[in-house]
Amino acid sequence: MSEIFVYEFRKLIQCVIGGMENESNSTIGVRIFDKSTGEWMIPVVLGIKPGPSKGHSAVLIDEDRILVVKGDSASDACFWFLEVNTAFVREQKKRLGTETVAWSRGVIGEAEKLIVISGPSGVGKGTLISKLTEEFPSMFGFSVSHTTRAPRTNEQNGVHYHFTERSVMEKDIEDGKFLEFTSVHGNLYGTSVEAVEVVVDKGKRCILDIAVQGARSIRASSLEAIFIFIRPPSFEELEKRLRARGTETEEQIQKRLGNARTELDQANSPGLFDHILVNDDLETCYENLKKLLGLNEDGKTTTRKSQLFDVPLKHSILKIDQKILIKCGTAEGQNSFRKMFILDLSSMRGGAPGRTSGLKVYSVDPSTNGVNVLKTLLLLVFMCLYCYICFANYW
Ligand SMILES: Nc1ncnc2c1ncn2[C@@H]1O[C@H](COP(=O)(O)OP(=O)(O)OP(=O)(O)O)[C@@H](O)[C@H]1O
Ligand SMILES: Nc1nc2c(ncn2[C@@H]2O[C@H](COP(=O)(O)O)[C@@H](O)[C@H]2O)c(=O)[nH]1
Repeated sequence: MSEIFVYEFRKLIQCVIGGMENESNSTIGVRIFDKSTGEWMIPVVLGIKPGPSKGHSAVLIDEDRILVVKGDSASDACFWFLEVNTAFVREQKKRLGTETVAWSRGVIGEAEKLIVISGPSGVGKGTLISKLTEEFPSMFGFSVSHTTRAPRTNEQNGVHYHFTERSVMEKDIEDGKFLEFTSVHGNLYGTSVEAVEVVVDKGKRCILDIAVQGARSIRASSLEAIFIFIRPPSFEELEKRLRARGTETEEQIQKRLGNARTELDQANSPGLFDHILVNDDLETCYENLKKLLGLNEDGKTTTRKSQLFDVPLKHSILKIDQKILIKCGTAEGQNSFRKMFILDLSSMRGGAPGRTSGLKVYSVDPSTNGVNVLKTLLLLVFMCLYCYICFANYW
């Protein structure tokens, strides 16, 4: 390992992070030293890790997490939080029975909320989502779930679902690879951390088509999402659509209709869904969906992108209260600090298993700072002179 950073948590463990050498690039490795047993451990590392880099810096943020700044990266990929003792990590540690840490990527400004769509089988969720991703391919992306059910004739692996063996999916759930999972209609369904990251990394808003139980899990997590429930105009119409689709056996249809009654009851659970849409006429429902997602007439959302800047390979960081001073360049000679940024963490939110959003960045121009110091000094000299003249005249 090179560039090693050591931090102590709860006076019990030391977390050591550093670059694991791999030719010119290195990936960030994590080790835990248990002070009570005197043993080193390789923890379970959850979440998507920062990619390889030529260098990084780190600083302890609080008793729960470490901030890692990746050098030679743009602002949307340079801030990473290694959570060592957050509520999420403690919960996962208890579940797995071993030392656990989790990565969460930092987002400047507001992270785009996930869009969670639930509703009974056959109500038209998939149809509405396809319309949205086809009309706005660069704006929305579909989270491809894992399932243990068999593919339908028109379904492609990796496009509609990741079709998986139950034993493999159970192991992946055990390893903390899923944001949520549910047993639905006799099969396992789940959203992996990666399925959401793949969409978000393309700069798109991620849409999840998941059962009500899955929506509950997301609601209970630190992930920020907008929750939409789709209702049929009547139970008879739902049954008609499910039969007309012709993808299920009679036994499966009965099972899905039975579950539909429970899901329709749960739609009104207080605080679960933000919006309920009735899918009677498809076009009307689609227009209403677009409206509540903030899509203007011209198809543009009102959300704005955060500004971009680069953190160079050579930089240093310093924590002052809730602010991190990032000095770009080195202190010596020609490459003296050319640029400084303040990373403000006072409004940060979220964290693993999602992203840490609400970060603010201000640029500080060192040359302007010099001018400001000079101005202040001149003002002080003038004030002293003025006082001296006043006193001289008075006496
Ligand atoms: N408003 C509508 N009016 C009539 N038919 C519709 C409407 N919306 C969708 N459908 C049809 O209903 C059937 C079920 O739709 P879809 O497969 O999108 O449902 P779903 O909610 O995604 O179901 P599942 O949860 O089982 O995946 C499809 O054949 C679709 O073409
Ligand atoms: N909790 C989750 N539920 C999911 C997920 N992916 C799909 N689903 C729900 O399953 C049913 C049945 O789907 P089908 O494709 O077999 O008709 C449907 O209500 C989906 O919303 C998931 O990742 N997690």
